[in-house]
Amino acid sequence: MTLRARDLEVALDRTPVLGGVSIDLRPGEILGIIGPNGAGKSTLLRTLAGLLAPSHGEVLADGRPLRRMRPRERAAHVAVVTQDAPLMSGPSVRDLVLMGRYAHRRRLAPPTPADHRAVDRALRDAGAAALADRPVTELSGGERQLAQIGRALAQGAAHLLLDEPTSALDVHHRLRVFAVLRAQADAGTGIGIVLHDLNEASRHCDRIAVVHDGRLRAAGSPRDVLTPELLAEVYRIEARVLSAQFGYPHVHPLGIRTPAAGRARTPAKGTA
Ligand SMILES: Nc1ncnc2c1ncn2[C@@H]1O[C@H](COP(=O)(O)OP(=O)(O)OP(=O)(O)O)[C@@H](O)[C@H]1O
Repeated sequence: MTLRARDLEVALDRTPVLGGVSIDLRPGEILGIIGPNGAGKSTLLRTLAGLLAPSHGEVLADGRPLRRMRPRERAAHVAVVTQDAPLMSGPSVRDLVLMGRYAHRRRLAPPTPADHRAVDRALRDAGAAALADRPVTELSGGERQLAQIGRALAQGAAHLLLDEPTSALDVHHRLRVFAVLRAQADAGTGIGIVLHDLNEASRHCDRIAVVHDGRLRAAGSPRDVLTPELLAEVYRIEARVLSAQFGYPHVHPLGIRTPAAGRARTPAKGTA
């Protein structure tokens, strides 16, 4: 099942934010979405998830417009972790993860043993098992991310869309989350993930889509996309890309390019 975005145009408060974006999220792949601040990555992810309505174009899941599906049906196609998921006071992490089972449950019916098993597995996979009985409002930023990832995993949707899901995580939990995402992809899930860390994208993603000024600037393998030329154009940095010793293109930023000179300027030691 492919999630297919066709010629998307999206405006927020009447401001055009995305234009002419077409991209497929294929089963079994991890697609990284990168680009500078304000480029439109979150807007693209939210549109792919059916949370935002494009003013032109459409998102098709299994060949059918996602926006026309009922919430329960959409939830079987797409699970999403946004950056600003609201937290209700009261529920525990286990309750939050159980919400991910919405699409599988009959209305008002109590959770089944299968729901509880799925919740336990999702808590474990997300590295959130020890948090299960904690109120979500008392969690640290990283713990909240783990809980939200658990909720999305419990949903068991065909596509998983995540917006900077590891931004507050330590290196252990980052590696763990990427290992779980890889296992999910190997089982056939299509995974789209917004990332700022170019080396994380390079190492863990099969393809990378580069969003720049509301347009899809490039999409392809990390090797094809993460070139010094493209990084210079999109991020206005000078970078070296090393491959041999890492097994994936490793981006080493050297400095920023100043508009006037177009040359790298390495910040002096001791400055931010
Ligand atoms: N409600 C809104 N009304 C108008 N413009 C908005 C609104 N929300 C976001 N934008 C603008 O849309 C553009 C794209 O925002 P988006 O959050 O998709 O960027 P992003 O690539 O995810 O950025 P970041 O890396 O900083 O999270 C930005 O210029 C942002 O200022």
